[in-house]
Amino acid sequence: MKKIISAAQTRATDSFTITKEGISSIDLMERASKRFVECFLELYPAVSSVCVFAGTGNNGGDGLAIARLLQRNGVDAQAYLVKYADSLSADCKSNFDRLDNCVVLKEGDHTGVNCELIIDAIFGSGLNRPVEGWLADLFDDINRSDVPVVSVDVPSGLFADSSGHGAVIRADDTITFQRPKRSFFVPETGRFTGKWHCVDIGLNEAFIEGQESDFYLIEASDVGLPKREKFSHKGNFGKVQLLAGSYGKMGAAILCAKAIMRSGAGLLTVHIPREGYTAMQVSVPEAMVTVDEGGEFISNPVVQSDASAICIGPGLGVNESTVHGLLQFLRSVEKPLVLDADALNILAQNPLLLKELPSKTVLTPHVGEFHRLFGECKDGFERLERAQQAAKKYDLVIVLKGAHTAVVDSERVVFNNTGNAGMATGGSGDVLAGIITALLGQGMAASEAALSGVYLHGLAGDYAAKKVGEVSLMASDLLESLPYSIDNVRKKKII
Ligand SMILES: NC(=O)C1=CN([C@@H]2O[C@H](COP(=O)(O)OP(=O)(O)OC[C@H]3O[C@@H](n4cnc5c(N)ncnc54)[C@H](O)[C@@H]3O)[C@@H](O)[C@H]2O)[C@@H](O)CC1
Ligand SMILES: Nc1ncnc2c1ncn2[C@@H]1O[C@H](COP(=O)(O)OP(=O)(O)O)[C@@H](O)[C@H]1O
Ligand SMILES: [K+]
Repeated sequence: MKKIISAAQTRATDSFTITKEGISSIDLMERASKRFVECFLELYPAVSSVCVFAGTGNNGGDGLAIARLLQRNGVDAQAYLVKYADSLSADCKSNFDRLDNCVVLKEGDHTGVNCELIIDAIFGSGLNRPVEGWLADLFDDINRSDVPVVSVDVPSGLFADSSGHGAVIRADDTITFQRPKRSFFVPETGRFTGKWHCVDIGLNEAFIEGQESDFYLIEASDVGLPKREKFSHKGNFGKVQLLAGSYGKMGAAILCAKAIMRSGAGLLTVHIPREGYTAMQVSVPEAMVTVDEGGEFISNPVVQSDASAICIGPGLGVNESTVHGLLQFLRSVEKPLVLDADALNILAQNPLLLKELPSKTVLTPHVGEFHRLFGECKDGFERLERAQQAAKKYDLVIVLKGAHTAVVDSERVVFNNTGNAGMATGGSGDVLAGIITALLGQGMAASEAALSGVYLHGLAGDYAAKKVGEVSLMASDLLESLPYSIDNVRKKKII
């Protein structure tokens, strides 16, 4: 797990590395620029001409060094110094002096972009006010050019730690140094980075990990999976209960049930409305079924006394009898629990129940469900703050779903970086709820099950997207890729 630090902490890390490791800041800049170029040439191996827009700070210094290094690699790299300040930072000046033919752009100057790709090194993590005026016009020109834009460290104009911004470069790729920045994980700001890639520039890792921060990034090595011993039997892998489905939404229950079985659960019993019986038995013969007295909706959910984990919610509906039954159920349950979809909507209508939930209950809301539960938030940063408060107050694990799902518990916020936009499709969330419940049922702690589940689910999505593409990806494809995702993580073979 890697700590995500603020811009100020990054500056402190730069200074610490410079002092502790006896490397000069200009050499550190050169190293960062080299790492950028290596990553860049892997992404765009065939590129022959680029325009580099460099500012007058250290981000600009990187840009000018990058232009020089690309020229050495045979790329026709034309640098433009965007002179928003009269003087250049010392390291920017050194790199300016080392470069021939750098065009200086000032207010009022125009440039027609005539290259295959733009590198944006105008502002980095030193941005201290929103970008406006002639710089905003320049950003607009860059954003409207029809060539790819690759940003250095941060898309220019984007703050590393907060959401208010002026003009911002809209990058196709961002090659960022040492750690992704906090704003990359939040929808309002993360949309500017395109795909981000993090390169190691050799900043002092121990210093970074020693900084105060609640934010982390999950890595493959953090994913825990229960061991399958040679003489193990199904009783060793948990008894999971799933309460799900209603007329017209049995698919959610089936997807979730399949995900539970695919994630290693020993035994699964699903509790569903009577009319879903045949569909469930035919689709998931591995699962045992108990039928509710309600034909189209669950009205009498009963806790399975020997269950090791329970999931309730996928496709449940919000019929009055279901609401009544669920409230009774939640008041009596004392098991490791995952609440998803309509269970969250019902909970939102009855918020007093939040403090009666078993400790470490896992809630898996998407943004809409989160707002219903805990109130509207002005942006993703406020949402994370609210999630942290709720996780602490009610002792919950909140899986706030999105492009970078955040697993929030009373101690930290852990972001996920697997998955893709192909997963924005009905049923993906049901699969996630199933994976987390299966891991919980096999004895994993709630936060660990949530983290591992989110990572494996996203990785399954990435494998599925390679096979069928993001557009065609359906939730069933996640179920087909899940075995490879689990197996590769187990064998430490992430591809
Ligand atoms: N040793 C280091 O410090 C390293 C820094 N690196 C690079 O340095 C960058 C940070 O450099 P800096 O701290 O110089 O910051 P920037 O290069 O982002 O520039 C900040 C400068 O822009 C001005 N400014 C900020 N917002 C403005 C606005 N809206 N309009 C006009 N002017 C504005 C500031 O007053 C300051 O002079 C990182 O993003 C990274 O690219 C890398 O070279 C790695 C090593
Ligand atoms: N743009 C995206 N990038 C990565 N993952 C995504 C994206 N959009 C959605 N997902 C993932 O897909 C799942 C969608 O869940 P949810 O909205 O509950 O869907 P449903 O209710 O249809 O099952 C979540 O795990 C979410 O993180
Ligand atoms: K930049």
